[in-house]
Amino acid sequence: MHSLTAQIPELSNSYVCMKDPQKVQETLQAMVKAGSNTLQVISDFDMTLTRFAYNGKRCPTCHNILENSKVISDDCKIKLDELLKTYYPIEIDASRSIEEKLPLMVEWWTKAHELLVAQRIRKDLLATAVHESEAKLRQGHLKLFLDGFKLFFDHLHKHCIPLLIFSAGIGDILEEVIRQAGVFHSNVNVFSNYMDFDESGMLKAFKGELIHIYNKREGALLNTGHFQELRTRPNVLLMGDSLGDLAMADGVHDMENILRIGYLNDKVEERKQSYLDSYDIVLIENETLDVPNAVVHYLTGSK
Ligand SMILES: Nc1ccn([C@@H]2O[C@H](COP(=O)(O)O)[C@@H](O)[C@H]2O)c(=O)n1
Repeated sequence: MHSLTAQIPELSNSYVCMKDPQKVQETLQAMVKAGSNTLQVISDFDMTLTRFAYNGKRCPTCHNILENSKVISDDCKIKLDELLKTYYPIEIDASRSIEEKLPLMVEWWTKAHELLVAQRIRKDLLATAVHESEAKLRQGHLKLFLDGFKLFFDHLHKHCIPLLIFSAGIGDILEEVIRQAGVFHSNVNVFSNYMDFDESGMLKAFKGELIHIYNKREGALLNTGHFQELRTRPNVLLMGDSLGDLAMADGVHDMENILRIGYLNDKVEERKQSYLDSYDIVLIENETLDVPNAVVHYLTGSK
């Protein structure tokens, strides 16, 4: 443990928990030895790259950004909020199994997307909806511009490390958030739920297979081309906030090492043990990207 925190001091922060620090150290050493040209990063978006809360108030997910915006009628907002109040407690309920939650999550996403489609949302209004929203990418503890998300995205770009953002949110909104933040670099790919617009620019459906939090394995296996292109990068840094995010790397070819960093944002006591059993590093109620940034810097041999 001592030499691990000497190498990455951020891992000694009180919000960092590891079930097996020795394994974390061995994995990191193997990944450094293999070199950053064998590394790929796979990250969830909502509540992983974005903040969970700010000044005591929940931050919006991709869905919430749209739902809270002017493009949605008041009546529809009430219905979407009722869905959130019904299904989010199920999403984070530690007493239910994933098998039990899965059909209910499909129900949530399906009902919400049907309501959104009925709003006939205009594509050209999405940028304003994001601009006027309270979306917040995670910063560092110093809250400097070159801290947190900017450092994370820019550093991966500078070192030509592919970043796959794998989200059960809404791809069009997610892309707009990172574009407006100036970090939608050429090394970033996104798997998500994308909106389908008609020729007049009105939302008519969602494209392809639905991605919800518990079917990311299927989503990964549908995108074999992406992982085939990255077959020379068998070392993975995975970042998520739900147990469903662990499946995001299931499409990686001949994986050699994986380091999983998990944000535990809500229902901490009930879920802590299952996160410790599944993620190598668990960050408890922490809103920064300090640990992922420190790990990425360590893996790229940067100070
Ligand atoms: N109608 C909905 C459906 C889902 N959510 C939240 O979005 C999150 C999924 O996105 P990831 O980037 O984390 O994969 C999920 O945690 C749901 O809570 C929502 O807000 N509204």
